[in-house]
Amino acid sequence: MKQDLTDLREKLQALLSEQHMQYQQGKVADYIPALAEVNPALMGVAIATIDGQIIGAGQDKTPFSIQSISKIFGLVMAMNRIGDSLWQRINMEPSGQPFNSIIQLEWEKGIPRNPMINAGALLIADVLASHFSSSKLAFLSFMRQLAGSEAVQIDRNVYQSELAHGNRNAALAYLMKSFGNIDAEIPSVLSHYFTQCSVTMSCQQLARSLLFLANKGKDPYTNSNICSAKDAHRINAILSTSGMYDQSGEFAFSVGLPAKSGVGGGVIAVVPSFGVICAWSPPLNPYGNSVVGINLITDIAETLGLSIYH
Ligand SMILES: NC(=O)CC[C@H](N)C(=O)O
Repeated sequence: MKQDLTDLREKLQALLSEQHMQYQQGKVADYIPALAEVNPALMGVAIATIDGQIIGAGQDKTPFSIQSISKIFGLVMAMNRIGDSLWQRINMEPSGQPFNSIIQLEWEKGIPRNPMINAGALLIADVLASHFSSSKLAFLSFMRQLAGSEAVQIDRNVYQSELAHGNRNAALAYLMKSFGNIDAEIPSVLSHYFTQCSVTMSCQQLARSLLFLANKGKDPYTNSNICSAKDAHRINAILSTSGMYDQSGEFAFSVGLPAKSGVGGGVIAVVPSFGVICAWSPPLNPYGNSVVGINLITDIAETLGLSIYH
């Protein structure tokens, strides 16, 4: 699907204006205190297409904390590194629980339901910390490669804040270790996880960096294979069923795109064979998903008829 996106820029601007006051319906995450310092009224949106176009509106070039959107990139690195053996340690089922829930993890003997909840992302962080000599540097350079920019940074303030308020994530990691499903020492697992959550990127950078998921695993800018076509399919499937946590069913029902949110207020949605949408607005709904981010992606998907279930 090749189309001229010039008209779309105005449409994005109009959709953003409609959302102008809607951020007040949500609440900025404050369980990580550094995230509460962000201006709640900021918002941006960008669409990157696999034919190399990027358009955006609002604060689409302002970096924000990618938080759980980083779980996608960690998963790609782990799949590439250890292959299908990964799926003996982690499942691919929706959890139906909040993103940081611990209750299911004990029933299910330390095997996380999927890589998009915190337990799953900590398991992935263990794989990376155990298989890379410096997993944090490897993660950052992967992000820079995908974004096509050395400007991608880690926000030290957010990192320290997560570390200082990371008791629940520590509990998840220790519980998995008690079941023998974590190899590395817990502090290095947490340090990797908080580092990847603390990466800051803009809507434009995030949309571009995920194009490989819309393009059968291949980065259209460099033509390099970021993952296999089979793994791109699998990741899109996991995003469809688990990317929006316990709102994933509703999101599939109303929007119909593989998607992922983060508590920094970012939401990305993959449109296979077309491109990637990224919307950002910090205030969250009770599921931990950006209120305006979801509204914008819903409107764009409807306007352009992008659902994968058509
Ligand atoms: N949903 C999220 O974005 C959660 C990520 C956050 N760093 C946490 O561990 O709680």
